[in-house]
Amino acid sequence: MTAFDHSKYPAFKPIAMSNRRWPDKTLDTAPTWCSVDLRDGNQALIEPMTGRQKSRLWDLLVKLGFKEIEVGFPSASGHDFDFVRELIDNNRIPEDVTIQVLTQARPDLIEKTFEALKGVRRAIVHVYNSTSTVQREQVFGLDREGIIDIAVKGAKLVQDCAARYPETEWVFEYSPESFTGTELDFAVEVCNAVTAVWQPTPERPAIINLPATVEMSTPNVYADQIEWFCDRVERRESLLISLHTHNDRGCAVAAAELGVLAGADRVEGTLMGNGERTGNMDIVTMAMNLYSQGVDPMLDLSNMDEIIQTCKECTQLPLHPRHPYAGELVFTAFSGSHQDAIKKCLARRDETSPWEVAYLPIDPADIGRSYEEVIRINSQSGKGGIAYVLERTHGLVLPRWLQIDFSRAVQAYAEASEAEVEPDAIYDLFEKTYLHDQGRWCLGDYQVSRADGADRLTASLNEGQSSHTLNGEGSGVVASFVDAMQRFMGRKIVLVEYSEHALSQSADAEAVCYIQLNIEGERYCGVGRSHDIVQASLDGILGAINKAAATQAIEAA
Ligand SMILES: CC(=O)SCCNC(=O)CCNC(=O)[C@H](O)C(C)(C)COP(=O)(O)OP(=O)(O)OC[C@H]1O[C@@H](n2cnc3c(N)ncnc32)[C@H](O)[C@@H]1OP(=O)(O)O
Ligand SMILES: CC(C)C(=O)C(=O)O
Ligand SMILES: [Mg+2]
Repeated sequence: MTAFDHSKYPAFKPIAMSNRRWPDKTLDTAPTWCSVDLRDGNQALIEPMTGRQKSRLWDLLVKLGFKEIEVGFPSASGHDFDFVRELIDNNRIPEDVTIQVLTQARPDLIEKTFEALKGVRRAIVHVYNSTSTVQREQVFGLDREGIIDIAVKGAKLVQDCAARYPETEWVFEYSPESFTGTELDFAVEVCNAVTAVWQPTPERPAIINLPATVEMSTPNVYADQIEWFCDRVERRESLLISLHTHNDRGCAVAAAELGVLAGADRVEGTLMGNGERTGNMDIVTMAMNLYSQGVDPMLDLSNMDEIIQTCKECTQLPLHPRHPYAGELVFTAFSGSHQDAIKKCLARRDETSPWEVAYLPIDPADIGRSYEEVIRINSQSGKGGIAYVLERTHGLVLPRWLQIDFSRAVQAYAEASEAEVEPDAIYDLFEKTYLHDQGRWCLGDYQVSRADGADRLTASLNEGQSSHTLNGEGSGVVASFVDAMQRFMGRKIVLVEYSEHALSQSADAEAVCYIQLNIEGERYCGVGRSHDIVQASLDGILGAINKAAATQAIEAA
């Protein structure tokens, strides 16, 4: 047996329940959010936030629309105490925002907590004690009665202290900490004992917060625990059931979502999921999940970069590039087939219709992200993505056959460089491949005349120091030039594809012309760009011919 011995870990027991109702529900409204960034998030940091950082994060939380914010554990440290005072004394709490503070169920800490809150208009006092089997037996050395006694004494003292400050509108919150490791009947019993003290009413409800202090099971089991609890707890109509999940198994958001289906009214969490160990439930992700399903998340997350920047500066923690919704790479496709699908969906998109773009669960623009970052190019990319970048950055709308031709050049470049190919590098490669091609021949002066329904072209063609005179005729300048080159080279040239567009709307707009020729059974592409469309066409044709000349042995006829 190796040290990697799974038999060391007993499986979490499922909840004996039949007729569970939550699986048939859907999430159609946002819960009441409570940010615990300034408390749970803060207590997990290598360096707890300074007053200035807390203040900055507070301003952001208010701006995003949080109405309940846990601002600290004022009996724990001078910093936390002072921050609460700073908010109250400087009138920094908007009318519609309620601050929340945490305390253990210990008399001195509760007294100090109320001291910190003196003069506040409205506040949530959040008191907790651990109720789980492990904590009872190993940390507190108490039986169930002993744990209920701590909770009830704490609840009474909270109530007594509140009575000393009648000018404040008090809301009480109780957490049976480590709820998910607590026998459910006991969790109900201890919460009933607390609310028997507080006597909440539907008009003045108490908050019962049911934490997955450590995530111990699959999220469906957490939902079962919440539904089981809600069905049995006394005074349910006078309680707001709150969730507080942690992310030890990576499912904190899923657990909170299922917990809301199971009957919870409120969710505590942090921005980007900072918090103890693997973090708290990430409110940004859960709120954006609601948003992506057409539900108003009741938070304004439209300036995601500001949220990221502020969180980084306050927590000193980086954001993973693949963090849901917020990470630097989450709206970026490198792989060819994804790029192709995104490009096609975006091109067909009608702004008035619901969002339906393959591989993009939401419109990046909704959270201040630009379309530039949606498609990025490396050796895994394909023609669709490359064309998308050229169109967005330089206005070049490459026809499909040219996309195929050019993607070979980009692929070779990407493989050689073993790195991402930036948009400017793609454009440089395009110019080098088609526009600044130092080919064998270059076009000098030309004249076109029309007589008897046919166009005739005379041109001079430079080759090094020498010059040739060309003559051709056909229907239009393009056909006449192809004819002239055919006669000059003694090769069969067929114009296979022709496409053109203006590069901008301005009066002196440049035109770009894309050409594909078949020369002796082989296809060659060329591009011309000029203020004059005829010049652009002739340059495009000559570009394709020069490509043929580079690969086929051609002598002037
Ligand atoms: C899951 C959570 O996130 S809970 C919140 C956790 N957050 C924090 O702990 C951050 C802030 N805490 C602190 O700064 C400190 O712990 C303080 C100031 C609150 C208390 O500090 P201290 O009294 O020095 O020590 P400590 O926290 O170790 O106290 C443990 C004692 O409190 C008891 N205790 C712990 N939690 C609780 C509680 N919720 N209610 C009542 N008693 C409690 C323990 O049984 C232990 O008792 P003992 O001294 O008789 O053995
Ligand atoms: C204090 C409680 C709610 C907590 O943070 C937890 O249990 O995770
Ligand atoms: Mg917590």
